[in-house]
Amino acid sequence: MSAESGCASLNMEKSSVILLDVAGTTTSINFVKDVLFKYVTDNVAEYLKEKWDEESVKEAVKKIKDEDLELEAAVKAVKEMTDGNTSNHGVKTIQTMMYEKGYENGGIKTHIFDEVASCVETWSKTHKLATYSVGTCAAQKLLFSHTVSGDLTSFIANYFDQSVVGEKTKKESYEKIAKELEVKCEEIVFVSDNVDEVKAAKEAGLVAAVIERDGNAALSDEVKKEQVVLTSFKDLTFENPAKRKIEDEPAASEAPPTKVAKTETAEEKIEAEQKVEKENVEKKAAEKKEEVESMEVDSATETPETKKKEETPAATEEKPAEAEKPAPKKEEEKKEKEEEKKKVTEEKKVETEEKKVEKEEKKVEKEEKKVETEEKKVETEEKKVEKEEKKVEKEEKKVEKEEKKVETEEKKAEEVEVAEEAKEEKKEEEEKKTEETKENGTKAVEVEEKENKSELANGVENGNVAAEEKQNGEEKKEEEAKKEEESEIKVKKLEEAVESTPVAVEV
Ligand SMILES: CSCCC(=O)C(=O)COP(=O)(O)O
Repeated sequence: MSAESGCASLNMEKSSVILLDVAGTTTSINFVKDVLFKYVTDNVAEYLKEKWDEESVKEAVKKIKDEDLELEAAVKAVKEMTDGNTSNHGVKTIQTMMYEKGYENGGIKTHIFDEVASCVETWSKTHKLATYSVGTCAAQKLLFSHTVSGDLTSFIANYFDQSVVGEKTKKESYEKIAKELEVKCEEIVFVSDNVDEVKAAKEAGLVAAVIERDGNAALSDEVKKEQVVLTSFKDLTFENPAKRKIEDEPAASEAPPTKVAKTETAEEKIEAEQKVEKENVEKKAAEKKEEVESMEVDSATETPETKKKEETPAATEEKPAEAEKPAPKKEEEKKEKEEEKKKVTEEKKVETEEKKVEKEEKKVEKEEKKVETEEKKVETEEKKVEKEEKKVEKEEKKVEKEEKKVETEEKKAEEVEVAEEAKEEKKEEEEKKTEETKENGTKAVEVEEKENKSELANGVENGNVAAEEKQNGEEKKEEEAKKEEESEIKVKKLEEAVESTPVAVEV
């Protein structure tokens, strides 16, 4: 106890339970703020974004303000309430979920004050240990299973948080804890850095002390005068702790933390003495056994009784020791106690192993669920992409069809144009022909007149020229008739082509 303490020392005669606050008592406040809370504020945006659709996250978010929050609003609330260390159950739950990730993947190790691990281990042999924090029970378990001195959870029997028993500054909360642990309030020794919590605990009848730790706000002189102030767990000494039931003992001794300092306590001394006594009893029993055996060998006749003894060596081993009772009764009792303790320890060991397996199974289950969710996500994405591709394909086909339609229409329009041109050509051709026929007729008359005139004047020679010209005119006529016929065929063909086209086209 602190020399500064102006108060009477703690009455721990009746103590059977030690209840500890966490931040500022077992663990530095700076660790909580600079490591745990910082981890939350740094990663909450990403964490909530990733887990937004998970039921547990949805539930926790709903508890923040008793309403559905948008992602951004939830991130903001968690950041603000973590920075301000607000005791909001929704936020505390999200913090816990995040701590799990931080401890497992981020390699976070809990700071604990130097003597905490060894004291907790020692106390757990004579007392039931429990912790009480604003942080959730799950967060406390995580915190104590990853300390710089190893896993301390095997020394802690119970965890309490505000969602379970109420506010830490209310006396009723401590009464509830006592009820829960089935002990009287005065059997509980409570240690906290928070004076209001200590006052509330004392009001409920607990034995309580304030602890001063590095990183905590300084205590006022008034507090130092009024309260028992500790500076280390070592200040608490339990000379005559109330006897705990053996079945209450946690499986602590089987898994001591790696860095726990070994100091020989009164308990350990008693244990060592008991061990020596046990060895003496065993030695004496072995001597007696030997004596009985030698007596049996000396016996000349084999009676049914001696035969029975040989057949049941276990029975013979115990019989002489029991029959003659060579060791004092006290020693026998101690031996029995030892045996019982061993048995309980074994049972606890099995229990711890089972819990470990259960934890592993849960972990595997969680991982499987994660993988399943991921697979579903990928599947959904693939389906989406497939749908998009189909849509694009459909669009492309549509465009292709449209292009073909336009092409066909253009072709038809072109054909109609050609037909029109041919028609026009034919018309021109006909007009030309009519003109030429006219011209040729006039020319023939002129030639005839000329012939008649020159027949007289020029005789046979001139007559030959006229005949030649006539022949030329006839040949030309024939040629034109042929051309006309060809043109007609061409026009007819084009008209037929236009008529056979199924789609009506407006030109
Ligand atoms: C034990 S969980 C991490 C610490 C935490 O969240 C907290 O609020 C600590 O409060 P305490 O009541 O232990 O001072």
